[in-house]
This record gives sequence, structure tokens and C-alpha cells, in this order.
Amino acid sequence: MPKHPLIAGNWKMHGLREAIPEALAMDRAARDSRASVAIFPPSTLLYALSEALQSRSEPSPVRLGGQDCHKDAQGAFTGDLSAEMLKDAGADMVILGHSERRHGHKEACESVAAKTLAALRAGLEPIICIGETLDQRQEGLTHAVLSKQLRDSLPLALEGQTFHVAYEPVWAIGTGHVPTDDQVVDAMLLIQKHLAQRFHNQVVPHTLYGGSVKPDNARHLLSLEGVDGLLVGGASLKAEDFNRIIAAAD
Ligand SMILES: O=C(CO)[C@H](O)COP(=O)(O)O
Repeated sequence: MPKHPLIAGNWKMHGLREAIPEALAMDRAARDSRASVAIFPPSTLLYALSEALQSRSEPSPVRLGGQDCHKDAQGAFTGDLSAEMLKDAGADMVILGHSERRHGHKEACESVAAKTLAALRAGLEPIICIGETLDQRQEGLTHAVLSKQLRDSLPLALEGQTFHVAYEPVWAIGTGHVPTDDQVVDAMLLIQKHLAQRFHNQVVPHTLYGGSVKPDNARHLLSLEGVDGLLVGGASLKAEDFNRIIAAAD
């Protein structure tokens, strides 16, 4: 873990306004940690969370992000949100290419790349997700799939920009199945090699692991070569769990 680890919590489609005190409890843990902490709530909570976190006597170190954005700044796209809108609501990061969008919304790598350009245009720092399905892994296609996703989802415009890549094997998401250490390290090093060959950025991207991260495995996952941080789903919803994951980074 060469850099300050990034601990990111993706709340997915969970959370009403009553969840705001949970975020404030996460803020207290983030203040005591060397980790960078980011929360990706549903968009409906972004503005309220931003106000709640920044109105504290000491502004919060917790960063906020969206879970997706449209490629255009505005237009007739019912139900969509632009990167500019997320920024306006208090986000400074965005998750793009999550497998739940790649599979559930048929999002192609080219669409992820276009959204990444939109995020950069709006001043949002993207976390771009990649990961293979169980079938792809069992067919020996993991390297080919990850390499293609990296090549086609990451536009060259990321050169010189701050961004992050999350490796989330689809078969580990929400299942309790965590890849072996070797499988994690193998994927992280593939990603880091790709990034080093393709981009020469001053800020070296964080490479995050995501998929069934829990308080009990966070410290171990963070100790693995190439893991600069964690993208946490279910265990980021409760401060009691997420704060233990934040503490695991210290
Ligand atoms: O998005 C994820 C983490 O942000 C990923 O889907 C993992 O979810 P989890 O298995 O519930 O941690």
C-alpha cells in the first residue's frame, strides 16, 4: 500500500434520509484515519449528505460521489443524471462501469469511456470498474476480459488526470466469495502494468479491490500486492462495519 489507501463505500440503491447519521458517524472515523474515504450514496442523498458533512465545524474529509452519470451534460434523457448535476449536488467523484450497470443496463466499454470523458469535463474523479464473470474465469478468459475492458473503457484523455480503477470480479459481488490472494494480486498487477504502459500520470491511480469486502477481511485484502484501496458494497451501509474497514487501513 504505497499511497494513502482509498476506502470507498458504494451504497448502491440503499439509503433514505434517515441514513444521514450513518454518514456522519463514518465522518468521525475518517477524521482519525490515514485513509481517504469516499461514500457513493444514491443521488437523492448527495445534496443532503454534502450539506450535512460540510456544515460541521471542521469540514469533513469524506468525499462524495455518484454511482453513474450520462455522457452528455444535459438533454432529453429521462431518468438520467449528468456529471455536472452530480457535481452540483456535492459529488467530486463518480463510479463508472460497475458490473451492475454493465450487465443490468447493457453498458458497453465504449459507453463507459464516453461517461469517463463526461466525468473529466465536469471535474469529477472517476473510479472505473472492471471484472470478469465466473464463466469467463472458468474458461480461462480472465486476462483477456480485463485487458479488453481496460483498453476500451479507459479513454486516452485520462493521461494527466486523477482517476482510479477497481477490480471487482462479478462472481465475488454480494456473494461472500472472495478470490484467492493469488487471483487478486494477478488481476491488480495486470491492471497496474496496463496503466503504467498507457498513462504517465503524476498522480498514480489507486487500484482498488471490490467484492465481498467485510470488516474481517479488509486488513488482509489491503496487505496484498497491488491493492491500494477497497470498493465496499454491503458493508459500507452501516457505520459500525464501514468504520472497521476504514480502521483496517491504518
Ligand atoms: O460495488 C461494489 C462495491 O462497491 C461491489 O459490487 C461489491 O459489493 P459487495 O460484495 O456487497 O461488497
